[in-house]
Amino acid sequence: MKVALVQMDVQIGEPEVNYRKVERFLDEAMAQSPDVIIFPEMWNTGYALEQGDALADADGQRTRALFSSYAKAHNVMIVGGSVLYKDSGSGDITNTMLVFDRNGDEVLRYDKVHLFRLMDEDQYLKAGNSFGLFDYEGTGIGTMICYDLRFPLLFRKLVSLGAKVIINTAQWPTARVDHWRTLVISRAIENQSYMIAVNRCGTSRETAFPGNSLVIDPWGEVLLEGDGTEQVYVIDIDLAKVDEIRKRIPVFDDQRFDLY
Ligand SMILES: NC(=O)CCC(=O)C(=O)O
Repeated sequence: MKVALVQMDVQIGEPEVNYRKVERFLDEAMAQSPDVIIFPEMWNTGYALEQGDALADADGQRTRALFSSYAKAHNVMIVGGSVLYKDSGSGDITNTMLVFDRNGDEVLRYDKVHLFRLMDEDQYLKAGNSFGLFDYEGTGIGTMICYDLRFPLLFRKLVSLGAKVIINTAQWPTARVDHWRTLVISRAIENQSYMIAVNRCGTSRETAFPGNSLVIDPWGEVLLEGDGTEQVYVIDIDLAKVDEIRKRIPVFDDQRFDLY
């Protein structure tokens, strides 16, 4: 599976700028013929949560139109990072990931389930109540958004439902980049799964973001580590490696569900 990670800066409160940039990055990624293109968290507005009512994508229409038509026209899967999304019926605002298959069909909507208080998500957003999991040509791919990384039971659940690759899309600040790196690598090892973690770079309202996107194999090897600049990283991953590692050390068979 050839994956393109779009590590981009985000202009806070400027959806026009960000949608134009994402269109450019789709073409830049597509030039390397990936199977899947992945974006970071909340790329349409950044953390302009207090302007969510005005700026959030109403019913995801703009994001859906862009990604669905691009996926179909270019025969590529798109994991749309996440966008600030407004349900115009209820007025609820969510941090929402939309995933499209090669036909342009939407195969997943995932609303971030753990809201991050340090960035005021709990004050403005409604948490989701379901898992992020979709199928890529017979392989389960689990998805999550940024802070979800700190919840190991969510990973276990996704793996128990068939995930062999887990994608995390993020706006994880530089201040805690050591946690980011350590947790992404640990989650790959403990869940014997590929971890593909796409973080934004740049600075918004004095918060710096390191980029430092990562691809880790199910043995914990760092296959790709981004720098702090805007880049499209493309990498081919061997999905068969997951079964090999799970056979070598069968932690899921050895787990004592009777005890804990
Ligand atoms: N956008 C987020 O969820 C940030 C999570 C984060 O920074 C953390 O330390 O956790």
